[in-house]
Amino acid sequence: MGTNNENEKLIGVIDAGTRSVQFCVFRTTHNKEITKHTIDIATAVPQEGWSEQDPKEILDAVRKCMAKVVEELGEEASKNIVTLGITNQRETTILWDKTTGEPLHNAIVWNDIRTDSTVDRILAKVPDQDTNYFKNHCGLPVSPYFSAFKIKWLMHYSPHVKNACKSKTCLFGTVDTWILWNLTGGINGGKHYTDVTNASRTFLMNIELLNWDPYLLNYFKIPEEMLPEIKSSSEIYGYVSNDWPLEGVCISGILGNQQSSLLGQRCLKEGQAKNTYRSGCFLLYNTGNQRVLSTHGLVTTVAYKLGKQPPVYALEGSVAVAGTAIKWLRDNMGFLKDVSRDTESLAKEVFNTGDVYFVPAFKGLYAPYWRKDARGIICGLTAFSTKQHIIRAALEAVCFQTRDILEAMNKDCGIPLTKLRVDGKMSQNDLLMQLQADISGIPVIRAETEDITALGAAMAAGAARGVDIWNIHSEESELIPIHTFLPTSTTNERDARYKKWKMAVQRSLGWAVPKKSAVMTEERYCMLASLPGCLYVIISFGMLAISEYIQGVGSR
Ligand SMILES: Nc1ncnc2c1ncn2[C@@H]1O[C@H](COP(=O)(O)OP(=O)(O)O)[C@@H](O)[C@H]1O
Ligand SMILES: O=P(O)(O)OC[C@H](O)CO
Repeated sequence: MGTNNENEKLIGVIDAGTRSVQFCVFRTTHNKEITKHTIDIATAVPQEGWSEQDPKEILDAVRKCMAKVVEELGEEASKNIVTLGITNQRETTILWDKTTGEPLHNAIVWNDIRTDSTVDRILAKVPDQDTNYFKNHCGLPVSPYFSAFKIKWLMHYSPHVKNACKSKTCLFGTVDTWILWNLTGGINGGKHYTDVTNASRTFLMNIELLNWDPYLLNYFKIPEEMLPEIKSSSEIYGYVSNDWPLEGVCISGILGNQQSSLLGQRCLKEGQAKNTYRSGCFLLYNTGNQRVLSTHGLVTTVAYKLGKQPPVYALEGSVAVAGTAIKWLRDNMGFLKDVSRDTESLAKEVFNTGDVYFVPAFKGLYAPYWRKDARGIICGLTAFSTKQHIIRAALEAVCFQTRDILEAMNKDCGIPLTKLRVDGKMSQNDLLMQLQADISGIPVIRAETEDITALGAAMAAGAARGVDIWNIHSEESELIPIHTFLPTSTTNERDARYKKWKMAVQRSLGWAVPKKSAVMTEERYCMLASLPGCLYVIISFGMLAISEYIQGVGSR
């Protein structure tokens, strides 16, 4: 590895995703990284529907990845890294104490649904229980997905957070902020900033003014002093402190990972869109400087803001479960051994799904339905159905969910999308991409550069004022190698199948009824949080047994 030109300027990117953290190094104006190191991050599931990560493990992985890349590049070449970018899983919520630097709780991950009952309580108070009630303020529907609900939960249920709030030492951050604060000095003057793209996912930022919205802060009773300052996506935020590798290098680009891949895909013009297929699936459509407030279940979000230039907005369709369904078929059903090696070959052993439909609403459905009461179903099974049919149906589910979003986008924007740019690990599956073209009826254009997400943050970091080593709008930086998948189905065929998908979705709705035990679960957590491990397990099981007994009696 190493670089050919020892004086060439390089950009490092910390890409902190849900599954892993990686540090990638890019040459300026080149689309391919020259080296990277990746470390997986553990996710704990303390209870059904919950999802937590250790903020210190994330930091530790960042440190190790940076150190490894510096070691591989060699000291001389590493000096060519002139700036750093950060891109991250969004909405994931971390609270820590600014005097000790210690997290006050595990990070609550974006797809955690513990705040279901908090959401219900909020909805019960708004006219017609309208999930879009706050959309004019923040562009988002009421959903456990967004950070404000997670902050609220922590402020209510974590004794450590409560105390830190009382003593005004509690800080909030999404993963970008947590990394930046630590990288720039932590308790010794760390920068407590976030960028507009991450802030736009908290439910607390005013989507027009790009500041913390006083009405929402008051509604959630979240004090502004615990929130980071909102910055653009491309400016110098600070410098790496002396206890990290690459000491003294500036940090000049921050973007949530879906916005970062929009930039990496060069969707810089109004009307361009990309879809990223990973654990979840996220379709972003550039709406230029205009904020389009969706009336069809999409989210209004900031796509990017380059320094002092006006913000660029996007409409987003988020799908909670994409690759996760394949992992579930591997881990829980034992249908396959290796996700990347077996999925495509097994799905290709059958010519179609045999009329099987799989709605993987494991934690409800996100866009465009926003139904947290939906649960997963596999329907249309016959004695003829095999695991191959079900695997293929899981792939098709991703394509149908994408079509749901495309239909909503076409309605909101008025001009149908004529092609779809795609990326993400799951997009390496050729069959999935062909099914996507066939189900949506438009060409699917896959970026053959693996780390498109990190590339976006490299571009933002390199373009920052004072760094000035990447011209985002230059023709030279347009050349991403691509592979195109063209639709082979007729309109009638795809519409008939899509109709069936909609029937399957209908059957998945309303399955999860609010349980008394859901509220008990939160309280049980609060009470048990301070107990030693073994006592926790014994009491936990005891309470579970009692609550199940009570439910059993109730349902007789
Ligand atoms: N060839 C493949 N076919 C189908 N799904 C795949 C394939 N390769 C990876 N996946 C799925 O894609 C996801 C991997 O995404 P990854 O980029 O590691 O990101 P994330 O941080 O979102 O987990 C996993 O859920 C995995 O099941
Ligand atoms: O799971 P990731 O890392 O693809 O990212 C998740 C999204 O940012 C959630 O909004």
